[in-house]
Amino acid sequence: MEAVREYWIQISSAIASFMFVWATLQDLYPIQMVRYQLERVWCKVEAYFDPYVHIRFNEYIGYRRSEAFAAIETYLGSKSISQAKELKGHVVKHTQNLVLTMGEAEDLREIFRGRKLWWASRKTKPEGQAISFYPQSDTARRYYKLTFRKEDREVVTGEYLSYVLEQGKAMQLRSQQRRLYTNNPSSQWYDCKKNLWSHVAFQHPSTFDTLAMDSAKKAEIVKDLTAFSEGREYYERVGKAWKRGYLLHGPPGTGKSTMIAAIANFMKYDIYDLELTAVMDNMELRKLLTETSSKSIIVIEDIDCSIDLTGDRKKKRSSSNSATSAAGQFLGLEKAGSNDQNESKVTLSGLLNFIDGLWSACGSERIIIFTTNHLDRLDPALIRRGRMDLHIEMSYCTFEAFKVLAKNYTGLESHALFDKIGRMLPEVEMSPADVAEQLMARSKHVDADECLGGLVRALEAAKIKQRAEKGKKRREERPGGSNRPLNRIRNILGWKRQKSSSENKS
Ligand SMILES: Nc1ncnc2c1ncn2[C@@H]1O[C@H](COP(=O)(O)OP(=O)(O)OP(=O)(O)O)[C@@H](O)[C@H]1O
Repeated sequence: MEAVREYWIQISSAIASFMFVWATLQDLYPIQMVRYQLERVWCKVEAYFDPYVHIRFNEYIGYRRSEAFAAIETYLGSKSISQAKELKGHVVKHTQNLVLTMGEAEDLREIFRGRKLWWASRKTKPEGQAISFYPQSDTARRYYKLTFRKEDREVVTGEYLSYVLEQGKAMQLRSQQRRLYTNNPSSQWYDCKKNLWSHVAFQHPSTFDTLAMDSAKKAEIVKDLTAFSEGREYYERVGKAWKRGYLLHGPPGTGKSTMIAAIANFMKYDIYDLELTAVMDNMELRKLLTETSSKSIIVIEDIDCSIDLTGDRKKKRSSSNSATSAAGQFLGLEKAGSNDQNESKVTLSGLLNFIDGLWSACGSERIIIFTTNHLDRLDPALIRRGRMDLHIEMSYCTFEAFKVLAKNYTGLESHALFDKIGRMLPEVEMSPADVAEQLMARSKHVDADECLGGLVRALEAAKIKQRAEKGKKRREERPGGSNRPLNRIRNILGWKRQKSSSENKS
């Protein structure tokens, strides 16, 4: 009996000592801490023996949806069509495109350059939520886990992941509604907490098929665009930033804006319509540039009206002796605000940096387009080949362009008046916009004869007007001009003589 009592006393004192040590340990090391340390050690041991590497891509970083996750989701969606048992589908806003993504407990195997990789789509359990039979709460976060062998680490992190992100983003662009951006005046960035760019959905029906211009020129542009979009390796090899510059020039209404829309639709790019007069200085221009996305077109319309090229040239000349300002110009560090005026101070050098300075290389696959109605007003430095790689002249309406417009607006591919129009067009400067205006009459239920007859009359009227204007200009350009009374009389007589002889001829 005594022995049993002794035994119980020993057990009780052992338990008491254990409880005391346990309580002291808990004070020093809370139980969560101990568990955490044990888990860390376990992870290290496991990682040491595990032949695989795992990379996890969470859906959210803080409260922001991760761009990488979205691109991977799109990429895996396209791959999982043939492998996954469960897929999720949704239709993209404003488009009829159906996008499929991988289900939430799916696995997918992929082979890249002979290496095996495994993707898993999973959801985390919401913190502190008990396991229940109810659908998971919205706080559960999705993630993708990529698993590969340790020896493939370099290929996967170096090549494979950038390939996946690039492919995913390209697929997103193809399925997404594209956007037309415009820059907000800088005063609004801070005052109204606005972004640098505002956007609307870009929906323009123009394509290269509906664009009225010489077919050889069109084919050349399409070829150039295709080579550009497939030129990633080429640009890497020659060490050039992956971008291209187009200069569209020609009289008003010849289709420069229409061409930009056709390019955007062909390439499936977003458009950034940059209003230079709303940009305060070169610094802001650079900020705007860095906020544009890849696979986009940056447009500056009427470039000759947007920047004071003459003032800039003067400024450049005065600062050309300073070594620091020259280096600053090259690096885009020149501070346009250094002169005393307060209006928009974007300078030619700022613009040149925008096109091909160091900052222009951030982001890739970008097309920069300038348009102008006055090619002769542009500084040669701005449009030299290499900066503006392709100069595209948009001309007055030719017969070939007319046939495209006739098909677009009237559905006609031939008509008795086509020959007459074909003979008249080379003699008259009429823009495709004016020709289109005449052909629009067809939409008002005017018949084809009347519609094309209207165009013929408009061409005749334009021919007479242009001839009169040319005659007037010629007279004004003669020595002495038309101001001196004798010259004026001579001009009138000369004109009458010309007129009567041309009438006799006709
Ligand atoms: N080459 C063309 N092909 C098809 N449509 C054209 C063409 N040129 C003009 N148009 C028609 O005329 C309208 C005006 O053309 P657009 O705005 O593209 O000309 P623009 O050269 O950009 O003019 P501006 O220099 O005045 O801005 C377009 O909406 C389009 O319908």
